[in-house]
Amino acid sequence: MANLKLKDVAKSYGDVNVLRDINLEIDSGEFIVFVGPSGCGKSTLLRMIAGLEQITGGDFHIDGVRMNDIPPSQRGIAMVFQSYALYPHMTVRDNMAFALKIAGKSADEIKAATDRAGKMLQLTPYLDRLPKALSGGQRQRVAIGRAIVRDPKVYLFDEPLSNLDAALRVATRIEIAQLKESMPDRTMIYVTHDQTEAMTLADRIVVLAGGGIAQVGAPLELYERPINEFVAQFIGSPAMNLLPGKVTATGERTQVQLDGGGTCEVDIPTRPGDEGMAVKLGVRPEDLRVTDGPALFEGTVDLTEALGEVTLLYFGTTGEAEPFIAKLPGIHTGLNRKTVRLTADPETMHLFHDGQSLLYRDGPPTTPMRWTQTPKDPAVLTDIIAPPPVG
Ligand SMILES: Nc1ncnc2c1ncn2[C@@H]1O[C@H](COP(=O)(O)OP(=O)(O)OP(=O)(O)O)[C@@H](O)[C@H]1O
Repeated sequence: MANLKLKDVAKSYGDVNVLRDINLEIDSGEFIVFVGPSGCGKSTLLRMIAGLEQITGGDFHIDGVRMNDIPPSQRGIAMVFQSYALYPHMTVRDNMAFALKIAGKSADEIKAATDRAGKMLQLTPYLDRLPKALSGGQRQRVAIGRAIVRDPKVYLFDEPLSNLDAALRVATRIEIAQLKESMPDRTMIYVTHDQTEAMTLADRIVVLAGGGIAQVGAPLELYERPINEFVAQFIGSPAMNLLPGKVTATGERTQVQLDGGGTCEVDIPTRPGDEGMAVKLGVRPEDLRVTDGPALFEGTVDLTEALGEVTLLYFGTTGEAEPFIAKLPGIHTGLNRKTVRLTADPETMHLFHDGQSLLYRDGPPTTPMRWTQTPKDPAVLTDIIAPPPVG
């Protein structure tokens, strides 16, 4: 068990401030994922937690003990790197055992720990092999095994899957998810560029941007309720479309007239006096559907990408602005150069003013999120669990 607390943590290299005002509390057993654009300081923050980088401002505690000046080896932390960093001349077992030997553990203890890690990571058949006789995915599992044998309170992962090809990434991601399930009281912090890893592994995602924390929340919370335009466009793929416009009617539902000509209603309240306010309407590509009624967007398709399960339609790819993208279920072909009208439901759309979501204007929203309300139809579930007999 280990809870972590970062209070006003900052990092600078000489005059260059990389991180500031990092305030974050991580509970025992939580799986936290750091995401953010390249160079935003994800690895630096992880390395400060590990003790591999000096913290230049603020305080970092593990279980109430200040860690700023505690050396890495005494923090109860193990770190798994992107470049597996295995010893090439040592077998899998010896690679995993190395830290335990240094720590003076007995041969029996070492055997028990490496057997256990080998079993957890399905490495038992490979314990006597050298790293060069393993696939990339197996090597990364050995690197994870090296962390497991030390039985740390906190696991840190710095983009552990980014050297693997697509299929191995998926397989190893699932193993990491299972590892988390098998060690529910171990705290894990994971840095990644990969949306799927962040969305599927995290209990909470920390979005870093511009040297600070943009938003912290459960994956679906960030997806459904991004606090600002940055998070809105960072979480979700393709990125959320943003359309400039102005408020034309206020109330529980807000009416927006878009600069591009369309109009729409959004399920976000505005106040009397907000009429005329400049806003950006946010709509996710997957929330759009074709309509022959009132549209929030009408355009000529420049490019179609049929991916099988979905089709992406691109509009305005020639201009300087980001293209507008729609993601429609199923396969659609022959749409290039056709004019398409698109709309979306009021509860799926977002409104931003000066870059900030209007949903957070009076503090964090208190109404339940849509994904928590989705009714689970017992009939459907029963069908899935026990298909009806045929005939
Ligand atoms: N030793 C250093 N001296 C000066 N600046 C540094 C040093 N190390 C890192 N930085 C800067 O700190 C910033 C954060 O780097 P960091 O590697 O933490 O970012 P990141 O979010 O992990 O990036 P990426 O996603 O590309 O791996 C970068 O702008 C980088 O140039």
